[in-house]
Amino acid sequence: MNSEDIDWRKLNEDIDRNGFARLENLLAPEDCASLINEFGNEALYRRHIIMQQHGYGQGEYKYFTYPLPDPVARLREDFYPPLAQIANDWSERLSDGVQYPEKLADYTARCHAAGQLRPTPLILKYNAGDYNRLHQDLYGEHLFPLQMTILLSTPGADFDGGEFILTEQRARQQSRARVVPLKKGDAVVFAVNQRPIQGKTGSVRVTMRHGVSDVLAGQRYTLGIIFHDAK
Ligand SMILES: O=C(O)CCC(=O)C(=O)O
Ligand SMILES: [Fe+2]
Repeated sequence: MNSEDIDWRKLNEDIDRNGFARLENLLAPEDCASLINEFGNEALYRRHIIMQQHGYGQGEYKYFTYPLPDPVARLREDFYPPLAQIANDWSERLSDGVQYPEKLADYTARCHAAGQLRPTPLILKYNAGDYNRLHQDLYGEHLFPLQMTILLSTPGADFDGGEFILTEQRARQQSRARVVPLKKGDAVVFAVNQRPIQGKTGSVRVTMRHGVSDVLAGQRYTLGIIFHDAK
């Protein structure tokens, strides 16, 4: 599926209401399979992280190197412009004073000029017993406020458990947790850090975090598309 086939009005509504939106069948099964098959192809990656060595949870992930392979590059380029419109709306509502350019190339140039040179899209692999602690993918001063994660494996067949979790924290309230049910090839688009919600007298900030519950059996792979580069 391409970004033109997406109901952007519904996606905007979902993100505005919940801080996330689900997109079904974003990646074809062949694309999911080839990304998984290339997990061992070291030429594609710049860095391999063992999560338990950093206190991130348990599991592993690899950051892609430039040039990003297809469909990673395509997803990042296609989704940036419509998401930049949401990012600009949020920036205005929260008086952040940041204007996101229309095109990914211009935003990437901005990251690079600030020393955020390294690509952040990544592939994650979880075995039985693995999990991902609640976190935010912040990599420097420049922060694009939305990101997406795509499930590459089939729940119930390739793995059990391993649910995508989002939490939302509002001022003076306890956190709310949500499970986002995904099928193979589905994506979730969500807030990286903070998003505006309508309060009584204007927009207020809520803080989001994401993670993955314990994988109970099998293997679970995901593709993460983050739009800002890393220092
Ligand atoms: O494996 C997942 O579902 C979460 C991946 C993640 O943390 C990310 O894409 O940034
Ligand atoms: Fe993440």
